[in-house]
Amino acid sequence: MDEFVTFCRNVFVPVTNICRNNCRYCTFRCDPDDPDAKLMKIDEILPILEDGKKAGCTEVLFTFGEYAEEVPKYKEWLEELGYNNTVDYIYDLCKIAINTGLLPHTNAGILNYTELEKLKPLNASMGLMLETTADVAAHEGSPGKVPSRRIKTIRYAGELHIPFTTGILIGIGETLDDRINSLLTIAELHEEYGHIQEVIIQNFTPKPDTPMADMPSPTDEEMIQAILIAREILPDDIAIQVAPNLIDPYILIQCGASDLGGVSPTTIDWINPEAEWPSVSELKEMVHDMELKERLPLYPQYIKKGWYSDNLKDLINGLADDDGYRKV
Ligand SMILES: O=c1nc2n(C[C@H](O)[C@H](O)[C@H](O)CO)c3cc(O)ccc3cc-2c(=O)[nH]1
Ligand SMILES: C[C@H]1O[C@@H](n2cnc3c(N)ncnc32)[C@H](O)[C@@H]1O
Ligand code: MET
Ligand code: SF4
Repeated sequence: MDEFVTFCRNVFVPVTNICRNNCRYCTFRCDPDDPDAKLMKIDEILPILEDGKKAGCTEVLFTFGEYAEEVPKYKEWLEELGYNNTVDYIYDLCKIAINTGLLPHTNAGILNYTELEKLKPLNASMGLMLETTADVAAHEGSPGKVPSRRIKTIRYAGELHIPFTTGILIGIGETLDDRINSLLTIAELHEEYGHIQEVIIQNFTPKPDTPMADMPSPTDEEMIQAILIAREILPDDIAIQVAPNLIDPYILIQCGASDLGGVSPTTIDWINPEAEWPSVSELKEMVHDMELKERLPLYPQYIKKGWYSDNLKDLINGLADDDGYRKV
């Protein structure tokens, strides 16, 4: 067990919920004619960034449905904003975020090499959940959740030296063997490229009005087992993250989890909107006798290795202490 537990102060910006996929557990995605469907404009995003900066955040999490361009109405919305493709828009949003004083972490679903290459210089880290290497019914309507496609994106990120967050979803119809196989796959990718900073072990939480509304969440025993296996399989330099708004982290920390992910003082968790963020003082209580330490969206070892571009240099130098954690 580590002697401390980390977390990151962030703001969550759900840039678009239009998505070509249809994951059966997801309530983030919207059909284009749903009243909640959206593509956020810069005018709407800027105040969120500024509020986050004022509240002491270091990270902006930009989240997207995957390849929304495949949805015709979205193309029109994007063109109204003056863009032909999402990656160009993400690029500009990241620049604005950096000017506000926040470090971008983008999770836009699968991306190809060229797209990642364009975004790398403006992101402190990027993310994509592997979810699982198994073919599960939950992903039948989601071409972007084909395991080989996800693995490809994570591999490209490695080739490009992008500090990377990935993870697995527990309880979407995968077996114990599938969990082991997924973790072995992540470990192999890291052994090849050294870019995986953290692996999220995310417990599926059933949402009303989804095809999986009546499926159970994983049991505590399954989550404990998943963390123990992950700690066994993953190299020591990869942190294991659990979400403190979805599960009580304390026992999981005893089993090898060491990170509580991004928590936000000013925004909700748009993927799990029913699950409120604990405050930092609540996080301290949750970890009991352990020390709680604030990190940036890129882990200290990647600051030391210089895996960030000149665009982020001043910001990282201003935010990080000598050990690469958040300066106090
Ligand atoms: O608020 C959330 N943050 C999520 N995050 C954000 C994450 O906690 C932090 O952005 C990273 O730890 C970087 O600091 C994700 C990031 C990824 O790259 C991939 C998946 C997730 C999943 C979630 C999530 O469900 N809810
Ligand atoms: C950003 C990440 O959020 C996760 N995600 C999406 N829907 C749910 C849910 N119902 N429960 C838990 N995690 C979910 C997926 O793993 C996705 O990749
Ligand atoms: N749509 C992307 C994915 O599932 C980003 C997170 S889910 C809102 O990978
Ligand atoms: S989890 Fe991501 S990819 Fe799947 S439907 Fe939701 S937004 Fe789309």
